[in-house]
Amino acid sequence: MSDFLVAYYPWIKALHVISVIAWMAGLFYLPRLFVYHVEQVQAGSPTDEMFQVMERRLLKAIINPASIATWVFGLALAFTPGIVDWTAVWPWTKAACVVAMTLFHHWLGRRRKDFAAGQNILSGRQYRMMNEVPTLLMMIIVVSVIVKF
Ligand code: HEM
Repeated sequence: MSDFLVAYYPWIKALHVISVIAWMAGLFYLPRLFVYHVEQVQAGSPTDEMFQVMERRLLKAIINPASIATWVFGLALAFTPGIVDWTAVWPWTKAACVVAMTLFHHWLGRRRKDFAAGQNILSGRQYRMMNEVPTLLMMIIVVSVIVKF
């Protein structure tokens, strides 16, 4: 198994970064959809239905599979011998931010269900603020994994 991980390390890293891009794209876009949904759309209207379909598809077809792929390829990299120096700080800042990113993902999933049930209680301004969370986490993760402090 270790031999396989070492031999395919560049390919696994490429697949990891591709999955990361898809996951991040979805996590940036879904709160944006929520902002328009809450500010521009009349509850129960055909546009409301359309937003619900867009939000469900974005989550189920892009965000959920991309997150699973990111985790699978990321853990494969973490188990590749000689790749991660666990005595350094960066693997731990990255791990903390990745866990926070995953919690944010599940928080968005719960808010999507609120919209689907007609029970959203957050404002457009609150969704705009939450939109900054994945940006901040992504910046810390990229600096951790590239600068490797
Ligand atoms: C979900 C759990 C994740 C795990 C277990 C994980 C783990 C890893 C590991 C072990 C590496 C290899 C580091 C190296 O080759 O030196 C890596 C590379 C990378 N990760 Fe992740 N990662 C995860 C999520 C993320 C996320 C969410 C992002 C961005 C927001 C990200 C961005 C990157 C990038 C850009 C690289 C390539 C760095 C380089 O050029 O060497 N990862 N990841």
